[in-house]
Amino acid sequence: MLSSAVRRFLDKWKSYRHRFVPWVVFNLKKNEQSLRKVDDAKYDKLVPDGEVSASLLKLFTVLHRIHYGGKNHAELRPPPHDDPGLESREADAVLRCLGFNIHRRPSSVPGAGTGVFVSEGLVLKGATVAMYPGTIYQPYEPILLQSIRNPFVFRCIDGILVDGNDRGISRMVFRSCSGRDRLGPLTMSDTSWLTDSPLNPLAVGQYVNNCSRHTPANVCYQEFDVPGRFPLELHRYLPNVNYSQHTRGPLRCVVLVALRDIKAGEELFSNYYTIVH
Ligand SMILES: C[S@@+](CC[C@H](N)C(=O)[O-])C[C@H]1O[C@@H](n2cnc3c(N)ncnc32)[C@H](O)[C@@H]1O
Repeated sequence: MLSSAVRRFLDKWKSYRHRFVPWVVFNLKKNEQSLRKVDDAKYDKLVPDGEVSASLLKLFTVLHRIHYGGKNHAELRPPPHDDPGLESREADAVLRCLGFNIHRRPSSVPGAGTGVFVSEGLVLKGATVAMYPGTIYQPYEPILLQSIRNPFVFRCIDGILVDGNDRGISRMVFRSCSGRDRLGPLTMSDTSWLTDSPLNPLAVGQYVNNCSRHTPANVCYQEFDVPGRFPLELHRYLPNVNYSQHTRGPLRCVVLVALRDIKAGEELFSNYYTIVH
């Protein structure tokens, strides 16, 4: 028979629908005050999918114009990285398109490693600020090897996992799945998030750190399934790929949405826990 303490733990565990499993296990007690609580899975989304889709579409169209002159016949070649003006043209275009830029740098929280900061402009409440890149695993798919000592495995509200680690075996898996899933000459996902200069500048959401009492959350995670009408030539900027090529249905992505206006210089903080009652 289960003791009541074990039963209480299991009940509590079942209500954790989101986020980073190892972190939740080791830091639950410390962070209980900063939990995000949602009454039902259907209330988890802050902004409608249509808004997320429109915002990504706008950004990817701008990037496609810079990288490929907007040509619809997609080339296999990635844009030239030896072009000295490319980075500043990208940054200017993203600032004009979204009103902000984000970058990775050492976190303002001692010992927290790298974090993500708004480097220019202003992020408005409800804006799509970042994307969580990585390989998508259905709840029944094996991830054991890739998840050992891996703090980047994100758990979606429906049990789908996203492995956003840019090193080791996770990196190899992403590259291999991305190379596999081409549609003729079209690349269906972006591998440049594995480098220091991602072509899609939003694809750094895996480096956003957890909030605390002193640094409250200013962004939250939101699942986004890529709609069938999303232009094929723009899939090249999606930083996610299915682990299995037999996965049916839309590609799962995860975006981070601003909970309030966020000014240049501020670090992004999310909530690694969400309880769904
Ligand atoms: C998804 S990663 C975030 C990126 C991480 N900062 C890095 O540089 O790799 C999650 C890990 O970041 C660290 N982390 C996140 N939030 C933190 C916080 N508020 N304080 C200390 N460490 C934190 C923990 O090591 C956690 O396992």
